[in-house]
Amino acid sequence: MAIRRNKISVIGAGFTGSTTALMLGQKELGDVVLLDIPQLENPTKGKALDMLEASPVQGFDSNIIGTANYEDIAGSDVVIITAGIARKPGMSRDDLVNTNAGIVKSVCENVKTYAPESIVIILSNPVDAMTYVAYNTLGFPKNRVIGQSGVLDTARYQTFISQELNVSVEDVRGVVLGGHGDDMVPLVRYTYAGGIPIEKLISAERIEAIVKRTRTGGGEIVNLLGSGSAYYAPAASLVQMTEAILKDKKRILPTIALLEGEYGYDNLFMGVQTILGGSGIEKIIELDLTPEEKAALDKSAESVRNVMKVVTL
Ligand SMILES: NC(=O)C1=CN([C@@H]2O[C@H](COP(=O)(O)OP(=O)(O)OC[C@H]3O[C@@H](n4cnc5c(N)ncnc54)[C@H](O)[C@@H]3O)[C@@H](O)[C@H]2O)C=CC1
Ligand SMILES: O=C([O-])CC(=O)C(=O)O
Repeated sequence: MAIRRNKISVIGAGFTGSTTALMLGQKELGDVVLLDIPQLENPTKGKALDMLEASPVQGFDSNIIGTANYEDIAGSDVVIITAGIARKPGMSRDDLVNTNAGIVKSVCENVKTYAPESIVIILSNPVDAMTYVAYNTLGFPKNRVIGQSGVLDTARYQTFISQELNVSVEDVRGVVLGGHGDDMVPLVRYTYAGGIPIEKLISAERIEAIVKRTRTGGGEIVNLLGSGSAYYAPAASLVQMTEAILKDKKRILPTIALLEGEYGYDNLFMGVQTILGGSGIEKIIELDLTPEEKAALDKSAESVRNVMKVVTL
């Protein structure tokens, strides 16, 4: 029996898309198709070829191609959507909603036609609302339409905690729920370093500062870069989600899922704790929240709903 390699398509070959393509190849998660608009066909081909030419040096056997032709995504197991514009200093992610809704919609029409069996991960911002746009355009079951926010937000949170404690990032565990905006909800009560609750290790004031920095972590990078937004940690987050799916790892990771009653929310796309495996989102895990945590999540949900309302489907 011939064993077939996984196929992963990355739509949008900008900063996040091309970084993701390279990391996917380096981890040998499958063959990679990097797609951008026809006007950028040659630069996209050039980026992919350049990555491929790194493979003998680094010793990875993943084919990477660049294209502007959607026929090339046929048979993809996972499609990652990074197409769209990024914010500039002074903008919120929500300011991108109208432009990116049109882009995500047109991309998803092609994904529906050419990769109808794929599991789709959306990165384009404002990502909760863009996951909603993707779900509506694709018509795929909800387990196969997944937004990326929580892996990245949690990674930032864990980075800051490990710096505060001067301990390995590997020993810090936490979770961030809610929309991918400044009112996201890092759950302090569910955060541990080496199994020890962080509230026993870090003062309340310092925890508050870390929570605040996490919530504005995307903006911190936008301000430092001066143009465009983060791409290394976002790409790493997409790769971790893709790996969980392609290896059916059943990782417990926060992802943007369609909520149908969980936490009392209906018809809302927002970051929650999920089990990610070969079928995509296999389960939503509802955490017990204190009234204060639930109030914070309600506030975040309200912000997401306000953006979802202005989207034209
Ligand atoms: N959810 C998250 O955690 C994160 C979301 N983002 C978002 O991801 C998006 C991409 O960010 P970057 O890669 O930094 O931007 P970028 O500007 O470097 O790349 C975007 C690419 O999308 C392409 N594109 C535009 N319309 C397209 C279409 N119809 N079909 C195919 N490709 C198309 C552009 O030509 C460009 O190459 C932005 O909306 C950004 O806000 C970025 C980081 C984290
Ligand atoms: O901040 C942005 O615009 C990009 C993004 O979502 C992030 O880095 O979290």
